[in-house]
Amino acid sequence: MEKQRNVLQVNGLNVAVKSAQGMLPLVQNLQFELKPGKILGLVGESGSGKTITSMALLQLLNQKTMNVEGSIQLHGRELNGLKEKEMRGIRGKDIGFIMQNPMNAFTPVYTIGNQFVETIRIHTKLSKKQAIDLAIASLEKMNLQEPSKIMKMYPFQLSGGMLQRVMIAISMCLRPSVVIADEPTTALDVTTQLQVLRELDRLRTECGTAILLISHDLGVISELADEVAVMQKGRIVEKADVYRLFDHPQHDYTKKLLQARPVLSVNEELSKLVI
Ligand SMILES: Nc1ncnc2c1ncn2[C@@H]1O[C@H](COP(=O)(O)OP(=O)(O)OP(=O)(O)O)[C@@H](O)[C@H]1O
Repeated sequence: MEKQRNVLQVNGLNVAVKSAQGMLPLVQNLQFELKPGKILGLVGESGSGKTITSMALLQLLNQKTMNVEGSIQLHGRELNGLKEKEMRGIRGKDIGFIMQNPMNAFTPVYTIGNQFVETIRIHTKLSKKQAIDLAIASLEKMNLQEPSKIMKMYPFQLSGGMLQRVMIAISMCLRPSVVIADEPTTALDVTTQLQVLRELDRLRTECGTAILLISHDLGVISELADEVAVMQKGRIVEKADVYRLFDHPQHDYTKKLLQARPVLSVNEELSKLVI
């Protein structure tokens, strides 16, 4: 019963990379699920396997050098082993993703409008005019002023924060059932961070999107996540409801992570300023 309600169900996920010493495990035996309208926070120190996990879910790892085993079910449909052509239909439409560095997500030689409209039209039967209208409406929802002007601009003409919001607008406009957000605020200045996080929160509430939020900022995780999974050396060592995890961490590694965090995170400080 509970399983049916999960948007994404991951079981026994293993990722290994080819090396001179043979296959080297990067991620081992992961099991987690994403529920509609809920945020699962994925935390862990640098190199613990968070990005590899998100890339494995999106089937974006290089198949020649990496081996992905296990089950990744989206609404009960197995993604692991799907052909690239089928995955292309799923990425962006059913699973949106927001990457660490927004500049890398755009092609420098095309305008924002071009890239936005093309993404919409690849996945829908909308006319060009309808796609432009949808793109503009989505940019407006991200609190971006003068969206028609932004559509005509090139990526380098926008600040990192604006580009990040454009990327979120693109990833959310087709109302995907899952969004994978890998350090969505890392590249942003403090003022834009909270705005972007609020938008993510608003959109999951409005669209019922299930979100995997990867962040090293425990302040961000404590504010947004419903559940938290802690990764260490490629394994999930603890997974719990956000309150339980922060108040009663069980695993020594989780305790260390919590002890190492600054007393006030950037976002908590910012919340105070905003109030
Ligand atoms: N293409 C690759 N080939 C070989 N090893 C890789 C590759 N990409 C990542 N790794 C290794 O996999 C491990 C997990 O990396 P990953 O990027 O997932 O960590 P992370 O938790 O996302 O770290 P960060 O918080 O710094 O982004 C690391 O040991 C990393 O060196």
